[in-house]
Amino acid sequence: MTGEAVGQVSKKLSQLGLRGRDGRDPVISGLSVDSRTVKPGHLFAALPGSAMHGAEFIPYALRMEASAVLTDRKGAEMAADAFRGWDGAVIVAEDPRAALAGAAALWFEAQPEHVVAVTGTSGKTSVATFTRQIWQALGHQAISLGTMGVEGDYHARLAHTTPEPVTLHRVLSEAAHAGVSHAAMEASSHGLDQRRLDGVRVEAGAFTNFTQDHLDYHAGFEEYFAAKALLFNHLLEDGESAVINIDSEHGRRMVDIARDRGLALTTIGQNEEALLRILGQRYDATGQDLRFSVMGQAHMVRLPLIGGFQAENVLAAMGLALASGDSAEEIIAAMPDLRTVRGRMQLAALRENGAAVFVDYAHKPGALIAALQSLRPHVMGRIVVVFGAGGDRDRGKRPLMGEAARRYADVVIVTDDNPRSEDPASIRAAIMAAAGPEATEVGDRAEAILRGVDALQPGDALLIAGKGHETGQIVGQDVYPFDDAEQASVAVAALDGRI
Ligand SMILES: CC(=O)N[C@H]1[C@@H](OP(=O)(O)OP(=O)(O)OC[C@H]2O[C@@H](n3ccc(=O)[nH]c3=O)[C@H](O)[C@@H]2O)O[C@H](CO)[C@@H](O)[C@@H]1O[C@H](C)C(=O)N[C@@H](C)C(=O)N[C@H](CCC(=O)O)C(=O)O
Ligand SMILES: Nc1ncnc2c1ncn2[C@@H]1O[C@H](COP(=O)(O)OP(=O)(O)OP(=O)(O)O)[C@@H](O)[C@H]1O
Ligand SMILES: N[C@H](CCC[C@H](N)C(=O)O)C(=O)O
Repeated sequence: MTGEAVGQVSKKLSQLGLRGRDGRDPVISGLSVDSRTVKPGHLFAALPGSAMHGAEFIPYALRMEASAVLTDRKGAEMAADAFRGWDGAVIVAEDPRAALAGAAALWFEAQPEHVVAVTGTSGKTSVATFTRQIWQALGHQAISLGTMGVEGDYHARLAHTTPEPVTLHRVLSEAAHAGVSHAAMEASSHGLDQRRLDGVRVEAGAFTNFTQDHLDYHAGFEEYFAAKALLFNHLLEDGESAVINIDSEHGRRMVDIARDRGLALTTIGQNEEALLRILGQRYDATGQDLRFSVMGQAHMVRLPLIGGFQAENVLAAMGLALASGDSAEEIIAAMPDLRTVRGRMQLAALRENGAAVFVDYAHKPGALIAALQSLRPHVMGRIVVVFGAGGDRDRGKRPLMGEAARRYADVVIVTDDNPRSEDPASIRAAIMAAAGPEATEVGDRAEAILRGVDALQPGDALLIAGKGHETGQIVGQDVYPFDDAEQASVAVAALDGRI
């Protein structure tokens, strides 16, 4: 960090009304949102959290020689004793999360020239990845950023779908310095609610759909929706672009929000008013043919993707690529080369009798319904499903997922999916209560997969849902190596006599 840049950060913080409360300008050597990462000269953001207030760690941050602390009024009061006699700067902000994001944007400065963001309950990773694949096919240096980490022309691991602002702005800046011009990122509801994306210069936002998830975090459906709406009414500025799936009532509500905000709208979906409109889909064992229209003009493409909803994701990606300045013709030419995200309706194994095994990341009711319903037209026989529900997560999802499996699959096997600190048997019981009398409970996930594969007759398909790309099973504090796709291959090989 140069002296000039330090000055800029200090100046901007003071412009935001964030001057040290005793008039001192903070001179900063880095930013930390966690006391454990504070180094001499850092600004430590002591944020109010769900479990505790970060201000509890201010004394530790001062011992680590932080030169400034950004917090709220309560945090400043909590740390009053620690600040006495300390010669650093205390910055008190009404919304310290937003202030931290603004500071991180200034600190790291560089961002790819084109940044777009996707929100919605399901489809964020797929849309961000398809957008990045389209850009790369068109010759741009591009990344996608979210649950899978940073992928494309720059790679990094991420702990969150939408990282906290210090990590996010660092990664965007590193990617820009590495020559990346285009970035498609996921905007999770937690990320939007906690202002993690503030300061990112987003030129277009997409909304996919809205079903139940994260009600352990958001107070209710309205609050969850309001968090997603922040992409359109808070992050995007006048005249920028919104790409919205209008097949649901929530999508149409989002259109009103985007209109009020003065955004340029691209609507997508089956709805006849959609600018990018799905006209028809024909499915087979390896993918689908999609007929769609772009502002009234019809096109046909072959998509090597399983699942009807993938067409919505592809059109959302198209809307974002259009908003970033690419031509419809070139985008359409790139579509047949799109590849599914790992663990999203991924063909993991084939039995000798032709039955297919798919691995999918549906870990919430809406996604499970979409995955099962959309698999149906690709499958001539029965659909077998193996799934569970995560521990320490929204408990309301469990019976809904059981009900979804009962309604949309032919054979249901309930198993474990990251029980974390909870009793796995009680999670399974909550699902089983709604999964119907025919459902089978098999706690051990490898055995459940083996049983699912064993049940497959010619023309059947197995959907292993919930873990997608994950490579571990979290039980208590331990993470055991576990990969659904790998287990599927092992089970097929064992049952077909290849091992
Ligand atoms: C519920 C939630 O989102 N929590 C996030 C939030 O933590 P919090 O404020 O509630 O944390 P807290 O534990 O109460 O601690 C308060 C503060 O003290 C600080 N602290 C804490 C301990 C310490 O020793 N020193 C210290 O400074 C923490 O950094 C925090 O700022 O702010 C922290 C810092 O920005 C995040 O790391 C943390 O993410 C936690 C780990 C998390 O798991 N979040 C998940 C649920 C999440 O964000 N998921 C979304 C969505 C995924 C999806 O769509 O499925 C995502 O974008 O990944
Ligand atoms: N457009 C869609 N409509 C409904 N369900 C979808 C859609 N796209 C994906 N899904 C389902 O959701 C799962 C997760 O997809 P994806 O990772 O793209 O979404 P996400 O929003 O990033 O999810 P998460 O928040 O869980 O990371 C898929 O495996 C599939 O089951
Ligand atoms: N980002 C999501 C992923 C859930 C995946 C599922 N396998 C589970 O553990 O519930 C979460 O942490 O809630």
